Amino acid sequence: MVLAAVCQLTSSASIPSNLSTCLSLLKRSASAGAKAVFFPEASDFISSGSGPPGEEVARLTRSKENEDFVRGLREGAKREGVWISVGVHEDPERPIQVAGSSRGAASLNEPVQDAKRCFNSHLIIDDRGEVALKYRKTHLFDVDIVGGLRIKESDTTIPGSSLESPLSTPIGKLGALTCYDLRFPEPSLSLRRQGAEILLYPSAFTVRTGAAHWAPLLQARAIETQCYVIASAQVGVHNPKPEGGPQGRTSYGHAMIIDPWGSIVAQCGDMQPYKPSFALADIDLSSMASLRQEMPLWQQRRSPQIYPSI
Ligand SMILES: O=C(O)CNC(=O)[C@H](CS)NC(=O)CCC(=O)C(=O)O
Repeated sequence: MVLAAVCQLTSSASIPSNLSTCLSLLKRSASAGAKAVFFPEASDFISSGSGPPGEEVARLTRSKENEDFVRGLREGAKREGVWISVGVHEDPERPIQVAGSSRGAASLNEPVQDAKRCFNSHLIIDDRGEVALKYRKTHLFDVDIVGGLRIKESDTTIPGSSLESPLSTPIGKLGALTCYDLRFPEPSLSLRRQGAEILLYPSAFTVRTGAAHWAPLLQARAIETQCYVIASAQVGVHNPKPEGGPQGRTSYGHAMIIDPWGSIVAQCGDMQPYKPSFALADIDLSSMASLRQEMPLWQQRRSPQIYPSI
């Protein structure tokens, strides 16, 4: 059994302050015994929405502070001797370098010409501080709900074009996805078929969709893949506006770890005012192996005879 820590925090447009929040959570969760620590999507920053659309995201993505953010977490992983998963904005023209030549790293390390947009990237950093995996979010959050939510992530973000095969770590084989990917069962089934034991969904869910869909979707992914699911989350108001001004962007929180039976085995709190927090759970791969034997979903699939295999 190995302990994992799932984190919940409120990133703002200040990258240095987000880094110090993450490093403090890292230190506290490592002293509590965590061997791997999971930070949410866009831990580096959530833009304030000021200025011309997209300009702030483009600028912060390419800033020196943003390079320092990844470097700071790499140093932290090494110092504490733990693995880290974290979501960041990646500059396509100066891609974050993945160590090692296997795992399709060569093409992910090549620059892509685009002076405006970013990749929404999920990094897994090993306990020596190397970037061992980089997954670029493939499903972008483009929605226009009548009378409510209107977000077009693809205005600022280039979609990734591949899944990364699961990565062996001391807590298990990690399958990397991000946030809105949760709504699509196909990538989780594909990663499970490739050997994943733990699916990761670093997220920044909206409050309305989170209240209705977050926990049921995470539990469904855990139950149908018979994997652990670790879902770190942004929470609360990201860049509070002065009294009376328009409300800034807000996230749902409820960071959690779900076991392969679908039980929520750790969850960050929902008490306000929100403070950065983490919750711990044991990852028990031997019980997971028994469950997979007792209920052998992967031998019982009727693909490709009556539906396509994934
Ligand atoms: O770009 C950033 O700064 C951080 N990225 C996000 O917050 C992304 C894209 S806007 N959020 C989601 O995918 C929410 C999905 C969601 O809420 C749902 O599926 O219901």
